Amino acid sequence: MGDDGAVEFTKGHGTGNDFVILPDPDGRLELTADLVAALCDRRRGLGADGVLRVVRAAKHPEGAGQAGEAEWFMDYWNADGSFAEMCGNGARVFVRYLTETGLAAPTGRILPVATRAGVVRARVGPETIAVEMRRPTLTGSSTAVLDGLRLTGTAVDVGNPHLVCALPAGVDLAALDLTRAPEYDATVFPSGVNVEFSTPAEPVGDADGHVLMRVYERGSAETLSCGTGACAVGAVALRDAGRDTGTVVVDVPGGRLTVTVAEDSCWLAGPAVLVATGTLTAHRP
Ligand SMILES: N[C@@H](CCC[C@H](N)C(=O)O)C(=O)O
Repeated sequence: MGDDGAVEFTKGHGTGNDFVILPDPDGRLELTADLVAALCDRRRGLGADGVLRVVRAAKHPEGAGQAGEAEWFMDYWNADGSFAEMCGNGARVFVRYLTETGLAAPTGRILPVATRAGVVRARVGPETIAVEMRRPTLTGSSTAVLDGLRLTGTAVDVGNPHLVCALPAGVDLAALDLTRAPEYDATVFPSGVNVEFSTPAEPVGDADGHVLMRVYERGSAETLSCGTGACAVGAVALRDAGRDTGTVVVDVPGGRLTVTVAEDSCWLAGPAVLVATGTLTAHRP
């Protein structure tokens, strides 16, 4: 935020999962749920799946404890103004912003970022940014109902909650109507859940798996991509193949993500792009 109160923004995306990025190094911006929802409105605002506030970890109450490990805190908000613990594509776009603007330079090509789900580490390439997050934990099974179709899925914790529903034979992923939220079991997911729908695809390269995925995100509705969702889908695909670790290519409507599940972590890789910069003229809701 400038001394005159003007708020600058950058718009960016990772495989079509798009974000309004608000630089606020010293944590002076009064970001509210209403302002986030107004910015993310695709008719009356800038339009986005979420907001990434770029704030020094030391200057944010939820980042201060991580300030010794990471200079910057990713303050992520969903499009409806709710918070989420983690956003995989957001982290990749956040790092693109830090490096393009010169706010941070990777040391030995690795850049740590503080998030509500702890510190993640990014590896920066010219097109691809890979981020190392926690290893997904498969916590049990639950069900979702979409358009009268009851699907059994696997609950996965990637820092934020996911329900991965592999589609039964004969159900076409592309034909699912995701204009309305799937129903889920609120006793299993009291804080809501991101629901992924997946189907296997032809082998690609030397990857251990290849799946197609669509997602209905908590707080943002259907998006073109979800990084943590891809990690959840990758972990379930590996489990179903009898593997504990490996690499899964996850194709989403917005492009291709590569998920590598290791013993203790999970790497999410894909493109991250900044597309525009400007100044908010009506930022008071
Ligand atoms: N699109 C994100 C996930 C954003 C948060 C999610 N909607 C939630 O509420 O948990 C990603 O790339 O991981």
